[in-house]
Amino acid sequence: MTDHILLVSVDKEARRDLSETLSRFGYQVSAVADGDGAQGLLSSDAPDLILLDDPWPGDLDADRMEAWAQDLPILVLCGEDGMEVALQALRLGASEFLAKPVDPQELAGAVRRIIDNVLLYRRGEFYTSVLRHEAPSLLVGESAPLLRLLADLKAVAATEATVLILGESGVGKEKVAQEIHRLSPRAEGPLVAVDCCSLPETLFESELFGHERGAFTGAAQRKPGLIEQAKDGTLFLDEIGEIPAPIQAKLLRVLETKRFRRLGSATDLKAEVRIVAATNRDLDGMAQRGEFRQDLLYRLNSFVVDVPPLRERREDIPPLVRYFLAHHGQSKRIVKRASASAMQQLVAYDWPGNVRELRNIVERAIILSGNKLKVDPEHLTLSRTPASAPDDGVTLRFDHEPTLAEIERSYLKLLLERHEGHRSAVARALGIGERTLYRLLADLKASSEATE
Ligand SMILES: Nc1ncnc2c1ncn2[C@@H]1O[C@H](COP(=O)(O)OP(=O)(O)OP(=O)(O)O)[C@@H](O)[C@H]1O
Repeated sequence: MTDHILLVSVDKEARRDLSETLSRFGYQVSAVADGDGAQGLLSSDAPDLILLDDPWPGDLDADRMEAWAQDLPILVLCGEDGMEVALQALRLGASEFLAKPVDPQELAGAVRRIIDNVLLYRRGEFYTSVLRHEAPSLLVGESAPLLRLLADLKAVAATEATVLILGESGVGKEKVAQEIHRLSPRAEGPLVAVDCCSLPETLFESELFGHERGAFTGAAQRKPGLIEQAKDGTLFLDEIGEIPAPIQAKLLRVLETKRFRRLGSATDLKAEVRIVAATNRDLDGMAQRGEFRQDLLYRLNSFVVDVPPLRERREDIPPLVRYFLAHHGQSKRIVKRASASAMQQLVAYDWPGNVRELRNIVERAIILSGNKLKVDPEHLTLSRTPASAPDDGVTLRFDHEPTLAEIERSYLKLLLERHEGHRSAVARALGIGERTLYRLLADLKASSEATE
């Protein structure tokens, strides 16, 4: 991407000559004659550097200069005896100065060096904030609740205890499971993650426990299950609340005896795994309603990690924003920054979709901000106004009297949009399990294909 330079010079010839020189070196140049012109351009664009020619325009006062210098590197060109100007500029935050007349090579070299340094500095700033934890954790953040959580993870990782991770959708439960594995003596072994709600019920048992040849129609070969694949490592059961009842009983046996059998086998095998499970559902309530085995819950409850929602640890938002700005799928060369006002909005927002929603919003903002270095409030597509805006309520519109099935379909679509496709959040809003939601979505897909 071409670097963009904003040239401010009251001298028409200098504007033309310097623009030509910098263009020859591959820079895109916007030249303006005064402070107001520069300000206008800055409000719609984010150049990589300001080149300020001496004498300064009359409408460039110290405040304005300082404000620019906070956001962008400034290279000042000063007259032969302009040391006073140079010192004043440096005091106000300019990065460097060059004495006129400037050699084109020298000018291009200085511009390149300054722009590259800014990028390095920004990356450095990010790394120092992440490295503040002695060993870089997979979990970015520095709030007191997150630091407490990290301390708990470190303590439990060293043991063989079964861990149950609780928390709303998108808070980072899977990341927590990865962190437990990484910090555990089993770190060299595999981490096998099972999404309990995406496995069809009929396949669940054979996937988890494996099967012998001929155990059922189609079982042509012996197949080791996920428990065996996770040998000497960690088995992560995500969305454990979705495990069908018959498998709950078998899983309980694994937890109690550390033994299991492949389907179609009469021999017990040793489960050499550590089990970590996660859910965003209320397992206590489910157990009371008979939807989840009390004895299994008791076993899982031996060490519970509760991951707080993002709105209860807002200090994590700025480091997370910086992290997502630096680790996005777009060009790695540009590390954008969030402007102070954008960061304020991000910190004030309630994040119903937690860290996943934050990551999505930041990634979208990187795209929406185009070639600007800064992400501004207009690039943020926050779905509600900051801090506990009242709930949106629900309005479904039809141009005829809808059937119950039509209402169901429209409501599902509305919820999917509102929760940005997060199925666990949609299931929670509907008060149903994710498995049931999957069935509804399959019906929805089938009916829309039928009407196409
Ligand atoms: N502290 C964190 N630091 C860096 N990335 C994070 C952090 N917490 C969450 N994330 C990122 O946010 C996204 C959602 O996290 P994750 O999948 O772990 O959430 P979850 O609680 O398991 O969600 P669900 O309940 O929907 O399965 C992922 O991209 C994850 O990498």
